Amino acid sequence: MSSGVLLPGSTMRTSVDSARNLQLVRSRLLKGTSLQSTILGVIPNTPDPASDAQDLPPLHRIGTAALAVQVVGSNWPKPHYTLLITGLCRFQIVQVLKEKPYPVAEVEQLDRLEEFPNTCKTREELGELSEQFYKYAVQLVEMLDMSVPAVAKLRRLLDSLPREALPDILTSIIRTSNKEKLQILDAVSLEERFKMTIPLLVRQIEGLKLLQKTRKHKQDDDKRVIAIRPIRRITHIPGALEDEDEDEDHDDIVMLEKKIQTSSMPEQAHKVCVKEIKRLKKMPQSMPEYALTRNYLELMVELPWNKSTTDRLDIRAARILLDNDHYAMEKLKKRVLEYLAVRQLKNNLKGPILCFVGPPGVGKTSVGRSVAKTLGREFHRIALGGVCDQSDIRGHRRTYVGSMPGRIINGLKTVGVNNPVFLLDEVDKLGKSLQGDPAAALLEVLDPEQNHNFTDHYLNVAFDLSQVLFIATANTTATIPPALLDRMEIIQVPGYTQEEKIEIAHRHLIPKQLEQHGLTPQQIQIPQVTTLDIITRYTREAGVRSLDRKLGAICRAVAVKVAEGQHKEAKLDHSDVAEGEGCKEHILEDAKPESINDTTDLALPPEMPILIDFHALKDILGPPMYEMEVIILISFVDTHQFILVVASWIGREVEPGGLGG
Ligand SMILES: Nc1ncnc2c1ncn2[C@@H]1O[C@H](COP(=O)(O)OP(=O)(O)OP(=O)(O)O)[C@@H](O)[C@H]1O
Repeated sequence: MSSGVLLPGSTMRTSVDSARNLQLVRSRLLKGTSLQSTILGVIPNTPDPASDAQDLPPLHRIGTAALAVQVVGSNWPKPHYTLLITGLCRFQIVQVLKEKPYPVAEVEQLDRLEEFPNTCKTREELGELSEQFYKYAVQLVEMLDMSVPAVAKLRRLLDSLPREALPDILTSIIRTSNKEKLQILDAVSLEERFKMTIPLLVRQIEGLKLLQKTRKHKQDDDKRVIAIRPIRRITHIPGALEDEDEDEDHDDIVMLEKKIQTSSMPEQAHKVCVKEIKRLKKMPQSMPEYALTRNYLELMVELPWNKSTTDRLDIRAARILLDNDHYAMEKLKKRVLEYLAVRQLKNNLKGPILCFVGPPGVGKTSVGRSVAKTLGREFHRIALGGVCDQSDIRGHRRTYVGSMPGRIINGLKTVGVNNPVFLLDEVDKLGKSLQGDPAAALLEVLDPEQNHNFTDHYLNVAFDLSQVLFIATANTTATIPPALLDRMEIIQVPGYTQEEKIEIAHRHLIPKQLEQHGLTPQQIQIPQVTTLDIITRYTREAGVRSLDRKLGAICRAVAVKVAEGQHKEAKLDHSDVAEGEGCKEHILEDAKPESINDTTDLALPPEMPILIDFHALKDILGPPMYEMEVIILISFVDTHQFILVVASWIGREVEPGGLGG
């Protein structure tokens, strides 16, 4: 046999696949009446690649006579037999009788187990050796787990078997190399065999001792960690940080589980959460998926599945509120009131989605906010400008690294109710990319027939959006995808006339700016004519956003002067400017103590409003836009003299270097 060494008293499984051995098995083992009728000679050999497979390889001098206990044949991957063989005793080859079809040899039995061989020096000496061997053998077996039946049986065998059989049996059981086994096989003298196997037993015992020692250390360490934990919790020593984190995490998970149980989420979502929390509990915290699952569950319990505000819809109140908040925009306000009236009568939301289309700053967003206010609903603005990935709307799948829910679900989480007013701002600026068409995702959101079952990829369960009131805004309908346009009712919001802008400024923008800057109407006076100056000379827009910004800049400048307490109260009239007299003492010039005295002498009220006139405007906002236009015109004319004339007319210095430009 080419692998392993069979020793007397032991059993091993060996595979037979050489032509010679196959022949032997077929003609002797499989044809005989019983397996026991054939005694095999098992001789270890190391295959020699140089020798011809046809020739009998050089045989080891000593072998083991054996009985086949079981023979199993198979044709895959090639024909072979697997024999279960038990070693009986040693033999040595006297003479090979024939080699084919299988080798037959004349052998001499070497082990005579019934009596001590003559080779031993004295019976006593062997008795001592065998006693020593027996002690080591017992020590070794008792170090093993006696609850294992095979170990218990081995322990019994140590007492019941003749001592002479033990070296072979134990050598085949303990961890030994084939070379060591071969040496034991060759040790025909019993004394030699005892002497050779004792070191093997000792080695095994030492190995086991070492193993047990390391195991014990580990167990002690574990026990110490368990013992230390409660102490750490009480004393709060710095090293306890990690453990406390773990405990806190555990508490959080328990809290999360409670929240899931008490949450009013739909059954399907509840099932998913229960499944996920079970997974979370089994997961080690170091796993990246742990944080992902936890974030997911936290979002699930936070979402307003069933939480909503009660609508308080009163058309008359709505009209007053809209009128109070917005000047002009009659058409838009009328349509919004109609929409709200229908909602009041019909009490459902399956109406059209309103889309306000108009230039920037005409109050589209602000009307949306007013609608939410009239209904007593939460308001949330979703800016869609530049969105070109559909996962912005519908979220990423959780398998995606850094996955997040989409803007709709995020918005719901922010407002904390399921019936807010969502303002989809700038639907005309939606983009398209390889990551999908966000407009297509919006279609599902806006379709009243589908949106009660809206599934965000991150949540992976349906959320009912049917209670959400969507209002869209756009600057133009030209770039709104047709399918989306089809789902919305377009309401045009035109730009304002100058008169409307003046009214808006005085009714809404100036009071708002004053409030924002902590000013009172007593501290600043902006005549309508100045507002007209701002509109005509400083802004060029259909809406009022720029006008609002300029008013903000004026309020900031006045706030500084008021805070410094340096303003000089003096009433200046726009008519002065118009007449070209200018103002001798500019209101925003540095204050001179005497001028304050002058004021007192004039018996003016101690708090005079700072008047914003054209000159004050120039100081705060810089030159009006038309001045710049004149300069551009001049650059075409390219007359040096003309530039100087115009520059002096508008009261500005001319930089020599700037003339060419
Ligand atoms: N008719 C109005 N009455 C009162 N305030 C107005 C009116 N129109 C616009 N405003 C004010 O102008 C500012 C800008 O308006 P808003 O942001 O609503 O413009 P918008 O049309 O939504 O612009 P965009 O298209 O750039 O989003 C807001 O402060 C708003 O209150």
